[in-house]
Amino acid sequence: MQTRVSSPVIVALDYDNADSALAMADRLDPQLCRVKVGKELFTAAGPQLVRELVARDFQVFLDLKFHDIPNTVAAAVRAAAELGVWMVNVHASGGSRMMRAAMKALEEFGESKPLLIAVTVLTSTAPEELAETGVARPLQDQVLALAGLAQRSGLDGVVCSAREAQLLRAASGGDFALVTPGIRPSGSAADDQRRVVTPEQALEWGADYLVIGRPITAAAEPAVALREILEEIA
Ligand SMILES: O=c1ccn([C@@H]2O[C@H](COP(=O)(O)O)[C@@H](O)[C@H]2O)c(=O)[nH]1
Repeated sequence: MQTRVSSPVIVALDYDNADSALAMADRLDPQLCRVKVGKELFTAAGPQLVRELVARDFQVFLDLKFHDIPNTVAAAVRAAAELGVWMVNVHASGGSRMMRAAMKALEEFGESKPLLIAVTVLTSTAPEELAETGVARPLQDQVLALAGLAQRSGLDGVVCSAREAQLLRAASGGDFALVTPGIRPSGSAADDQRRVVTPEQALEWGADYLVIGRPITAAAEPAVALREILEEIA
């Protein structure tokens, strides 16, 4: 049985090796945050690293953003569930048949099934950049449409910017998780993010979870940076 975590913060462990990721995890308290394993770390360190984080009592968000044919995505989320992760994701633009297949694959895990969420529009995408991907409508409309598709496909929530949280909360109701990267405490560099929001504002607008990487992991004292964020939002 894993520790219950009341904190909304998910720390992104974006490292190119297991030792660095585990060293950072050891500076964090699994009761004060969850952790996220993304494409860089998973490609470098593989499933064993995920198992080690789970064994350290962390709830793990496996952020591999699957986007493939339904059979492949269903098998991939099943493999993620077997690792004991708390949350896993796909791209909503993969479509409803793909998302439904992924949900179905998780049925066999019953109560211990991970949350399955879908990426809408990446937080690194600026509104003016969306058109170059072939999407002509405004960014908020695209986020709303993809979130609606994910919800109708039975998913547990979406990844979006907190800038869209109010709109999505109104459209989706309360029981749909809004997971928001692109979080920047005031005064922090935006880096490659384009739709950033402060932790406090994100929660006020209806975000459920705050994905935070560099503002914590690149801080001189990551545990202090996390604590300051938690105090700001308390
Ligand atoms: O739309 C998205 C989806 C995922 N991410 C991931 O979140 C973290 C953010 O890290 P920061 O250092 O706080 O920018 C990173 O792992 C991304 O891959 C996202 O930023 N936006």
